[in-house]
Amino acid sequence: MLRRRSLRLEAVRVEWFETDCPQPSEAHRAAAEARQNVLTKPPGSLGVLEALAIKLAALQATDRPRAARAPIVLFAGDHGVTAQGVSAYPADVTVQMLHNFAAGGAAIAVLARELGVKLHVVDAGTLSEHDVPGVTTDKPRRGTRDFSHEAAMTTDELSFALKAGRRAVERARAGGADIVILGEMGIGNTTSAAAIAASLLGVRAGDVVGAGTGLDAAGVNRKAEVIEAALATHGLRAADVPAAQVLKCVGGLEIAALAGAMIAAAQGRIPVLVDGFIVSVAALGAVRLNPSCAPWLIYSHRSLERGHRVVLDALAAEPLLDLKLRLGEGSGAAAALPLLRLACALHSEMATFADAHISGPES
Ligand SMILES: Cc1cc2ncn([C@H]3O[C@H](COP(=O)(O)O)[C@@H](O)[C@H]3O)c2cc1C
Ligand SMILES: O=C(O)c1cccnc1
Repeated sequence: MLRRRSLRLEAVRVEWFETDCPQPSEAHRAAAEARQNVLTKPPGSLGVLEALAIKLAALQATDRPRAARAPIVLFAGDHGVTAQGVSAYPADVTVQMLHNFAAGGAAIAVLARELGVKLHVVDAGTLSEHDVPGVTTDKPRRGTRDFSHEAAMTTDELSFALKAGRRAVERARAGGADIVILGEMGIGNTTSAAAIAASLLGVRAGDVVGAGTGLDAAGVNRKAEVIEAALATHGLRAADVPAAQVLKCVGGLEIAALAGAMIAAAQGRIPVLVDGFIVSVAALGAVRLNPSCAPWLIYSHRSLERGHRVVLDALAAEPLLDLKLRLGEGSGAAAALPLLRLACALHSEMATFADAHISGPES
C-alpha cells in the first residue's frame, strides 16, 4: 500500500521537459495556404517549397516566415563504449575536432561562414558553453561510462545534460533565432544512437547499426553484438521502457543535450532543423519524452548511415535532402537551410495574380 502511494506521488512530479509545447498556429497555416494559392504560379507547383513556407508560417505564427537567423548549436560528448572498438577513429578525435571547430576548419565551420550564421559549440563533457572561436578545453572533461558494462550516465548526469541543451537554446535565442540548427560531434555516438533506436523502436540492433565513420562489415557486426548485449544487460528489451531510462543507460551526453535542446526550442516556439542519424535519434528521444514537441522538428536530410531510414520512418519524417552525406556536425541541416530561406523569400516576395494582373485558371 505504501509502495503504491509513493509511486502515485512520483507520477505527479512533472519535469521541465514534460511541460507541453505550444501547438502551431492553425490560423497562420490557413492564411499561408491561401496566399500560396494566389501567388503567380499554378497552385502547388512549388511543391515542398510551398509546404515549407506554410509550415514555418504556422510554427512562427506569422504571415512572413523567416529563416534568416539560424544559429547552429553543436553538442560534443565522449563515449565510454569506444573502449569496445566500435568506431573507426580514436576517441581523442572528439576533442581534437573541438579545436577544429574553433579554428574554423571543420566542415560545419565552413558551412556556418558561408551561410552567415553563428556556430555555438557546447562541450557536453565539460558543460562549458561558448561561441566559436574560443573553445576552451581547460576544464576536466568527462564522458559517458562504457555501457557494455554499466549505465552510461547517472540520473543526475542525464538531467544535467538535458538542461545543458535547454541553456544552449536559450543562449542561441538571445542572439536572435528564427530557427535553430542542431548538430553533434562524439566519436562512438553512432553506437549510442543505434542502441537508443533499437530499444525505443523495438528493432534488432542489426537493423539500425551502420558503418559510422567507416567500420568494415566485421566491425559493423561486432558493433551490433555490443549493442544487443548492452540492451539485454540494462533490461532495455522490455516493452515500454521509459525514454529517460534508455538515454541514461545507453545514451550520450551530447545526445541527451540535443533532446533537451529540441524540447526547449519547441517550448519557446523555435522550429528546429534536425541533422542526420544521431540528431534524428535524439529527436526520437525528445518525442518520446514529450510528444508535443514533434511538430517543431523539421528533418533536413537522409544520411547514408544505415538505420537513419528506419528512424525517419518511425518519426513519419520526410527529409528535404538525400545527398549521401554521412558526416554529422549539423552539416546536412546546414545544407538544407538555403531551401528554407528560398521558401520564405518566395512566400513573402512573389506577386499575386491580382498584383501582377495575370489571369487565374480557367474554371
Ligand atoms: C574527423 C571526424 C570528424 C567528424 N565530424 C563528425 N563526425 C561524426 O563521426 C562520429 C560518429 O561516428 P562513429 O560512431 O563511427 O565514431 C561523430 O563524431 C559524428 O559527428 C566525425 C568523425 C571524424 C572521424
Ligand atoms: O548521419 C549522421 O549524422 C552520421 C553518420 C555517420 C557518422 N556520423 C554522423
